[in-house]
Amino acid sequence: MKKNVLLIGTGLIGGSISLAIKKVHDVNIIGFDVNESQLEIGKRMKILDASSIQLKECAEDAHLIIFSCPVEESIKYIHILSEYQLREDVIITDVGSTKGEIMRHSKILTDKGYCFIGGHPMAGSHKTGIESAKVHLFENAYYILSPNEHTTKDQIDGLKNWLKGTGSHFVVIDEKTHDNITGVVSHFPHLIAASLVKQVQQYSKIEPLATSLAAGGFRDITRIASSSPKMWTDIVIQNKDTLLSLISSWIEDMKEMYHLVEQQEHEEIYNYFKESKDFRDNMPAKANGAIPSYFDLYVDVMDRVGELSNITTILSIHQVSITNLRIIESREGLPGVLRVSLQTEKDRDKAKNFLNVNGYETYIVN
Ligand SMILES: NC(=O)C1=CN([C@@H]2O[C@H](COP(=O)(O)OP(=O)(O)OC[C@H]3O[C@@H](n4cnc5c(N)ncnc54)[C@H](O)[C@@H]3O)[C@@H](O)[C@H]2O)C=CC1
Ligand SMILES: O=C(O)C(=O)Cc1ccc(O)cc1
Repeated sequence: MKKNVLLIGTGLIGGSISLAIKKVHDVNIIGFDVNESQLEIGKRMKILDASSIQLKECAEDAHLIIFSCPVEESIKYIHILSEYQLREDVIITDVGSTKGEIMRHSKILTDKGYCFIGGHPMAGSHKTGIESAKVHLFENAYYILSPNEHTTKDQIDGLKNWLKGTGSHFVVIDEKTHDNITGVVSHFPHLIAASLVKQVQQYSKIEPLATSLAAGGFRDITRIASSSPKMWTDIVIQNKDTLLSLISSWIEDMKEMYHLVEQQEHEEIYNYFKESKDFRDNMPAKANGAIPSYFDLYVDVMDRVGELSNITTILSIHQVSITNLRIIESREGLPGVLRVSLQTEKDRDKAKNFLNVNGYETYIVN
């Protein structure tokens, strides 16, 4: 008998987790979502095996339940699930970008003897929807797990086993540490990106040319401002304390900068940029830090005869040498994904460029 996995929220992250689970487990993945079209697309793309509007029935049959909806919604489902008769051996987890509130509410489940382990795959995109789901989205990324005082090692190992197809590095940390760190490296930068975009929006009312001039580098550095507004509203609401503290220290920092600019303090302004540059230049260039010594490019490929040789020919004509080639997802009649590993970042950029010119869609997962 196949085991059942229930996904509550079947968007970018839910869909990508589903593909990663399917890669190594022969399971029945059932989607539940308020947006019916996501369920239809998910089934058509074979990311979901079924969908349901009967939450109770599916939850009570599930061996694994994953909340992959916006974080405020996950909390509502924790309380709904606590009214059901779930399987004794069920593992319940989430993929939310915040952990404190989720862990606090999940007590209602653990008090009933159910296993809840908070989760957060630290990779993703500003895109939304199951149509953007990728099997390799979390490959080599950190995947945070937050257990509670009742969680056993077997339960953590059980969840890691369910999620091993993600190819992530699992890190176990408590919810407070999680929210503090993600506040600094992810949540606060999202606020700033949105605020920079709003500044250009305001200024463009006075000088419309600003919008056109913002199209290049400015657009790149504010990419994350194109993320889901609902998802980010929920994150900001839940990580309130961390964000309030970061906002106030940023205000102090900007006040100091205001003063330096006003007083034309060349040396101190220089030092501000220099310290920032030195710290950034010493950060690991790749998200997975020390591990790979090669650079991966993901290419969407159709299930067509000659597709692989076409790609290798394009690269060899342009003298880009390939370190490794792996089909990481191939389903009959559907687009698959090819991972092309290259020796240097420069080679990867060249490969990306030549493949794009020849009509292939490519991705770099950082
Ligand atoms: N986008 C990213 O890069 C990352 C997101 N996350 C977390 O993953 C979760 C999902 O985000 P995405 O997949 O990116 O968003 P998404 O917008 O692609 O998908 C969210 C899905 O949840 C559904 N949904 C909304 N309210 C619902 C409800 N009440 N009941 C059932 N379904 C509901 C939506 O219809 C949608 O299909 C969020 O909690 C987010 O914090 C975690 C890591 C990375
Ligand atoms: O678009 C991007 O690069 C992101 O910032 C992706 C992301 C969003 C939310 C998370 O909790 C983790 C990663």
